[in-house]
Order: sequence, then structure tokens, then C-alpha cells
Amino acid sequence: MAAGLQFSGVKTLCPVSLRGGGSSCCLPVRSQRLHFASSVASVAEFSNASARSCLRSRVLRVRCDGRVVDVLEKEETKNQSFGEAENQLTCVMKFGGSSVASAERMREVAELILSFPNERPVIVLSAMGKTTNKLLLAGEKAVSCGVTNASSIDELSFIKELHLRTVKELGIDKSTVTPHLEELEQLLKGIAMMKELTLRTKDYLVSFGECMSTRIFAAYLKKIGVKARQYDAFEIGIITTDDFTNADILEATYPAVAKRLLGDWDFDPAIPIVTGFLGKGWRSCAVTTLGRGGSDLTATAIGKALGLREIQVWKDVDGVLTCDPNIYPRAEPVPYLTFDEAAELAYFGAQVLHPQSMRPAREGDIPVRVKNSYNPEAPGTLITRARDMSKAVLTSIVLKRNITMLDIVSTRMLGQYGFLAKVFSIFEDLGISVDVVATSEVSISLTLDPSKLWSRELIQQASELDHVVEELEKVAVVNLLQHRSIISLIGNVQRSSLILEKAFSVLRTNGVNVQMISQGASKVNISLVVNDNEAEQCVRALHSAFFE
Ligand SMILES: Nc1ncnc2c1ncn2[C@@H]1O[C@H](COP(=O)(O)OP(=O)(O)O)[C@@H](O)[C@H]1O
Ligand SMILES: N[C@@H](CC(=O)OP(=O)(O)O)C(=O)O
Repeated sequence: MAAGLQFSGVKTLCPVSLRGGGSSCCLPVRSQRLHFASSVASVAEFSNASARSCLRSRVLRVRCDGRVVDVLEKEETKNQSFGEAENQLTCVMKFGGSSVASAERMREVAELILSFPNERPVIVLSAMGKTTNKLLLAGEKAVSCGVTNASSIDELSFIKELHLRTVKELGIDKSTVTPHLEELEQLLKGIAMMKELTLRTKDYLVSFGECMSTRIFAAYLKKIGVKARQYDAFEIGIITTDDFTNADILEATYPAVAKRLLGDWDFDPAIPIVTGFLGKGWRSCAVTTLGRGGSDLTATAIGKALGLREIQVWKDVDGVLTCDPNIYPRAEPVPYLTFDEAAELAYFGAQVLHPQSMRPAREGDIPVRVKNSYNPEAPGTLITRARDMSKAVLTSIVLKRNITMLDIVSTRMLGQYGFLAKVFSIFEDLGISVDVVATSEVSISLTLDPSKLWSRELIQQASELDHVVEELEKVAVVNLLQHRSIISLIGNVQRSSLILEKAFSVLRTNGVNVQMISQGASKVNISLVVNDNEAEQCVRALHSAFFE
């Protein structure tokens, strides 16, 4: 399978790292697994070998003379001379925070990767568990806690404890993360001193999460005998706009990343372990982030850059589901989606994929597979350019909460031209993007993209929203409506009459009035705007009607 697995003869166990009493050492062992197993007190297999016939290597955890030992078991495989054309990198495997939340999870992920003998993957990792949230909270606390208290911020202690415990449990050297933990503490003291947390500093602060998770994982792979090489995305050519906290990947990224990763692989093959979520601003040269959940976008960008066969995003759910399982726990996995469906679904609020992540995959025409790292046997969701839509009606229901809606009415619109242009030029001038639009002869209803508003903190600064209204009132009568939700029905809009008939019957039964409806030209999405406080109930009722 991957780089570093220099398979040698019959089934072997090598190398073996012994861990006990905080110290570690390596012994080369050549032995039949059963023979080895019979000589130890207990064997815990970290694999689901039974379900995968092609399993060629796996991590065994054994107890030997009272000590816990992680062992990589390998079998002979032909053509393992990396660097040959047929041994080029094959796919991207991205693991989110939930997949690498602990030492135990990292072991399982390592084994999962090794269970695909025909893949030579690029691994993209997010920060461990909820580290990003904790880093942001720590930063906010640092602003007001005073320099002397910065070292004892609870979230900093939590992050230190999690990462130090993880390296200890994996039996790797503390120095893998201690320089980063020390620098993180210094940074928090700096924020406390300045009493200020800029967006640029925020991005630098959260980058510690991915920088540490990838270093830990690469060190662990090396420890179990798999050649791996850690990369910080901002060092390998992931070049972005300078929109801190919400940066966009720039075109220059693709050749730069290809040159670096493929060059290193050709020179000395080792599994690349890349930080998700991070980039480098093209003007500032500072660390940027791609927006929350941005590791999905890192994965698809690398897939496109390297022209790989497949991009896999490993989550904690059995794929993209028919709706958010937090709203409706019995949601079912969707087996197939098109890039367009997945993009609409992500854009309209399904947290499972980053809103921009389908773009590079679509441009490179590289299939994306959404899989469950807790349940690898589940087939997951396969996202491709096209799929058989002949039987498709509704694919998924998505909810986007707390959006702002504007009703813009002009009597002068009748038979006039230039009104829409005027309205949209106001949004362009203010740098606000619009989500859903419905028009009639005399009115426009639209919703504003909340992520853009939040990143500019417009919601908090109500005066800026007032400014939008003020500008629009120069050309029309404006009604600003807040606390609304968009329910998006993703599916085959060729069957819109069927979908709408059913949807409106459900909504009528539930006494819900739809305030706006939009069926876009994308042919995959019908959006309905309802009150926030009715939205979840609507989603549940619609789910029952369409999927059960
Ligand atoms: N339609 C949906 N399908 C699947 N998961 C969804 C959907 N909507 C929301 N989710 C949520 O998205 C989560 C997975 O996304 P995310 O937290 O970004 O994963 P990761 O951190 O592993 O990348 C799930 O645990 C689930 O709660
Ligand atoms: N760690 C970042 C990036 C990311 O993609 O995370 P996850 O894959 O866990 O959603 C975040 O929390 O936003």
C-alpha cells in the first residue's frame, strides 16, 4: 500500500515499538502473526479486517511483558517500488476533527488508511476534536483576562492536556507538540497584552490546531513503520485571498501544490500529511483560514491540483444524509449526489460539507466520497458530475437558520427597466451577497447570505443593516424581516410540481405559511422561507412525508 511499507517476504510484523513507563524503543521483529500472538498475554486487533478482503496491513496492539506495543502487521505485496508511474499518489483522504479526536481515534484512522492496499493517499487532517472552538474561546478570553492570567485560561489547559495526553498514549515524543504549545501560550499572552484579537491573529491562533494534529499523526505513522511526511498548507503553496477567517483559494495554488507534493514524492516517497483549513494570504503572506469546516476544501483543492482519482472525506456520519441528524435522528444516507446537488446542499446550510468544497472537485471532475470513519463499511455518499436522475425526486432537506429577508417593493417597476440593476448594485457596493431571490412585476424578495454578514459582523452592527435599508429606500419601499429560515429541498427540480404539491400539503397541515419561494435555474434546489421558530418542525414533517 502506502509509502514506507517495504513488504518483505511472508507475513511479518515489523517494526515493533515497545511502550511502557513513558519511554519507548524499537525492535525489529520477523514472525508469523499467530506465532507472535501466542507469545503475548493479550491481543487487541485495531481492525475490521473481516469486512475487507483486501486488507494487507494493520495495526495490532499487544501486551508484551506487561508493556503495550503497537505493531504494524504487513503482508507481501508486489510492485512496491515507489516512484514508478503506477505508484503515484492515488487519492486524498480527509479526516475531520471528530475522526482524530483522541489517541484511540488516531490509531483507528491509521489502520483505516493502511487497510486500503491499493491506495497511496494524501492525508488531510483537521484539528483534534473541538480544538478550533477552544482556541477561539481562549483568544477571546485573552483579550480581557490580563497578561498574568493568560497562561491559566481553561481552554489553553484543555488543549495542552489533550495534545500531551495524545502523544503519551501514542508513545511518541513530547517534543512533537511542545514547541507549538509554548508558542501558543506566548501568543495568548501577546493578545492579552494588546487587548485585541484581529481576524489575522485569529487565523494564526487557530492554525495551531491543525499544525499539531498533523505532526502527531505523522509521528505516529513513522513510529509504526510507515513513511510519512508532515506539511503545513501555508508552506506548500495553498495560496489564498487575504480575507482572514474566510479566505478563498487562488488559482496559483494548483501548480504550486502539485510541484511540491509530487516533487517530494518522486524524490523520496512518504505519505503526505497536510494541515486542512489553512492557507497563506497572497499579499500578506500570513496564515489564513478557509472558513469553518475548511479542511474539506483543502482536500478537494489537493485532489484537483494532483489530478487524483478520488477525494474521500471521512466524517462521523454514514455520508451525506437526507437531513441534519441533529434535527431528525432517523435521517438516512444519500447514496449518490451530483456536484451541483452537493454544492447547493452545502451552500444552503448542510454542515457536512464546506460550501466551497465542491468547486475544485467539479473543475477537476474528481469524484468525492463521503464516508464514516466510525463505520467504514457503510457505503457512504458518492458525489460525481452526473448521476441517473430518472427515479430521483427529493434527495435531501437542508435548513439554514437565522437569515435576514428583505421585501423590496416599487410601483415604478411595472414596465420599467434598470430597477433590478439598481437594487443589486447597492448590494455590490456594500459587499453583501444575496442567497435566494424571488421577483414579481413590482417586488423583489431576497435573503442575505448570513456567513458574509457574520464575517463582517454586520449583524452586531445593526446600523450597517440599517444602511442597506436606507440605500434601498432611495428606490423602493423596503421591509426588513429577521429571524427567518431557508428550507432547501434538494432534488430533481424536473419534478417540481410533485415536490411542491407534497411540500405544500405538509406545510398546510402543519399550519405553516411560506413567506417566499424560489426555484433556481440550477434545477436541483427549491427554497422556501419560513419563520425561524417553525423551521425545525417543518423539516421533520417534510422528512416524514418524503422519506418514510
Ligand atoms: N445533511 C447532513 N448529512 C450529514 N451530516 C450532516 C448533515 N447536516 C448536518 N450534518 C452534521 O455534520 C456533521 C459532520 O460534519 P463535520 O462536523 O464538519 O465533520 P468533520 O468534523 O468530521 O469533518 C455530522 O456529525 C452532522 O451532525
Ligand atoms: N478545524 C477547523 C477546520 C475543519 O475543517 O474542521 P472539521 O473537519 O472538524 O469540520 C474547524 O473546526 O472549522
